Amino acid sequence: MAKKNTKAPVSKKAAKKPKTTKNFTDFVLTISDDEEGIPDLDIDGDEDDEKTIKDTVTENKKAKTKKIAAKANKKKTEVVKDEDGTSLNPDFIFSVEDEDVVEEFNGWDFTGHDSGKVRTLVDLDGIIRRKGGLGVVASTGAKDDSAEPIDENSVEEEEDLPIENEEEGNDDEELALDGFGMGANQVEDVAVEEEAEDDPIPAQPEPEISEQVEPEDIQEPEDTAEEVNRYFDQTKNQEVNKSVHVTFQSLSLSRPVLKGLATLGYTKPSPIQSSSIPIALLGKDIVAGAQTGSGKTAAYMIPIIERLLFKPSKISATRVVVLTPTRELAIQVNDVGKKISQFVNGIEFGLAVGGLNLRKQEQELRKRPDIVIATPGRFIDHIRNSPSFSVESVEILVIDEADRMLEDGFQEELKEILTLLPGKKQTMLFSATMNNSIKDLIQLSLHKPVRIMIDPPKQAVSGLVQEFVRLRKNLDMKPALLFDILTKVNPAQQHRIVVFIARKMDAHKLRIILGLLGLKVSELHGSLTQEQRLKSITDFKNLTVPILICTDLASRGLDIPKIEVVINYDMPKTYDIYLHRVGRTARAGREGRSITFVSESNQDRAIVREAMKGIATAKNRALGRNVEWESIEKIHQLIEEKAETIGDILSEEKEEKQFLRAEMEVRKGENILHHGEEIMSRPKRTWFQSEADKKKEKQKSEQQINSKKRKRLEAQKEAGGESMYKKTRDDRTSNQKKNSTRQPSKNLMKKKLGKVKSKK
Ligand SMILES: Nc1ncnc2c1ncn2[C@@H]1O[C@H](COP(=O)(O)OP(=O)(O)OP(=O)(O)O)[C@@H](O)[C@H]1O
Repeated sequence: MAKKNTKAPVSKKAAKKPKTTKNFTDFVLTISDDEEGIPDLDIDGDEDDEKTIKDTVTENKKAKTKKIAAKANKKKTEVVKDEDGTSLNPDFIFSVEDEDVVEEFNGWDFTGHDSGKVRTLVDLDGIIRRKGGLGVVASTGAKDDSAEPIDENSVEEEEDLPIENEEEGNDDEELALDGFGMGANQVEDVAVEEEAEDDPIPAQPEPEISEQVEPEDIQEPEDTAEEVNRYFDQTKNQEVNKSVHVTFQSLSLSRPVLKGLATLGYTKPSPIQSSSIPIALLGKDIVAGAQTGSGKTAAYMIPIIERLLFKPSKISATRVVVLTPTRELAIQVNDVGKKISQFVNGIEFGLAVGGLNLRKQEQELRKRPDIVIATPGRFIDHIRNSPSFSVESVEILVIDEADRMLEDGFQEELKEILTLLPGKKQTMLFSATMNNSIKDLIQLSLHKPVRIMIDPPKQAVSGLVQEFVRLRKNLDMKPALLFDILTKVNPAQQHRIVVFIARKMDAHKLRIILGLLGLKVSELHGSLTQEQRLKSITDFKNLTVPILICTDLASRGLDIPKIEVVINYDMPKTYDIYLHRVGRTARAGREGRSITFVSESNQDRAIVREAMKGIATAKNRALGRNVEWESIEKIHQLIEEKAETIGDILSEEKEEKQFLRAEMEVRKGENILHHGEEIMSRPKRTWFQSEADKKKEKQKSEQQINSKKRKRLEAQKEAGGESMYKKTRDDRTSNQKKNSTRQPSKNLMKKKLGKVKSKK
């Protein structure tokens, strides 16, 4: 099937010409460093090309002149402020110099991906308004809080406090299921020394061995030299370590790609891009890790586009699959790819993402787009049920957020996908955090990958200031505390703030509480429809709503420009998730702030301890945040008084939902009446896993992970590891044991791996 070219004019000759890396490199070397904008690499003298390049250079010149004029007025200070006054770190590798081309980047596009269903949504803000909310923001009347440096030496050891049982509820699937139930855990009301209440110093306790503690807390051993040799290809190390590419031109990229990058304002490759692109262009398998916001998406997308460009296919075929754990991330990656390849001739993208219109996707996939960005469940669904969609030509597989994809809920699907894709392909794994399960995946489906680890593991990005608020007996005042902080750090409501919370229902309630106090807030979690989810992100991106309350659904990958502050209302379950969450700010060399509420639970304290360890070697800082509890108390009273109104809003919302559901049923009935024959004649879809299957899988993996952890603990004890920890499993309180309802699984892969090995 011939592909339509809807892209900007680029010479057909240039696109078809078999450009070897060698002669392309030769050509690039002749270009002076002083060339403006994108170099004219038109070697065939095509007029169309000339015009395009001239236009670009003129545009670039204009942009540059504007930029220089603006910059001329600025004093060269240590911290540079960009157009909206946000701080940029001038030393950062992404920083753009005066002579470079920059275009205003307004973030990725999440619009235009509707579910295809006509649905009216309940107008919650309307209900809140009717109940007297969303008016003038209530005032705490308190002065601004200050943050003070943490003196590590003054942190005394804490006694462990009992934790109540986790209440019933369903967290988002995207949460790692390790059974802590962080948000649900309540510290019992215990007597604490009076003067400690405003103590700005978060506790730094010794971590404690617990059956439910994630491997992060038990610390996965570093890869030994023997392991590195066994799993990874070491021959490319020199190339990886060199990281000499200070321009995209020296990476021998083709002109349309360079032009796409320039349009995005990318002038220099980030370290992960500089290291990964040459290796990926060789077709090697890769396992790559670099901090949040360091440009990993482009690090895999650029070589993918290059490879497709240099090896064009005569017939339409899906040759690349990118898997992501969330729909929003898939949509974003899709947009990154489209923007980078906007000047490339005829590369088509397709989405295979849950929650969006199935039929529309089927039609798209029928055309066999070159690159398909997918979430695992929907991808399998399409392979099984979409006629004409085939994955037999897939040559490249990228697993973004690879460690997450090996966790519960995705593991079985990933295994299935690996069996459906051709065995011979290039596989690239990317994430800001990696764990030992990756090794199982390497053995299962990678061929001696090259290991590219850019930053020291387990460190938050530099440019991030991490603040901690210690909560002792005041957990019920968290909503008031949140309100207080939100109004202080963002009095004019001009900045973007993300609030992470453990439970969907709590996120929803908080939105109502804050709405009643006058704050405009969006929510983002798995209980919303896909339209609501995308609307929340778009409103937040456009600053129509400056505060986004979300679950860990949004903790990984989401790249929304200029998020100033990330608030961890509930501590995440693992330090890795903490890193991903706080990584929503301070991206691409910017500065940012995180504010984390720390309860007395061992898990909360263990994560603070990990964060503090990371700070010792990074440029970033940790601060304890002072809280004036008197003013918080007043807000708390105000919220308490609104308890009945909150209940009324929830019931009204429920009624409206029921009404809408009834309407939908009527529409469904009408549809069947009118189009019954056609609907019934459609072939029945088959499913890889039913909900019941998924539940069973989860239970099985819970048992497996428990026994795995037990073995690991025993091994650590035998190796003298117990001295590292303050307490043993037996010392745990009975309440902690109760919190074992949800646990992760990471070793189902092993089973399959066993089979693979025995086959060998
Ligand atoms: N070479 C570059 N120059 C300037 N900006 C860049 C460059 N590469 C990427 N960026 C920008 O940096 C930001 C972060 O990139 P990206 O989302 O790919 O990070 P990431 O490493 O995947 O983060 P995470 O681990 O959170 O998923 C994006 O806004 C992107 O546009």
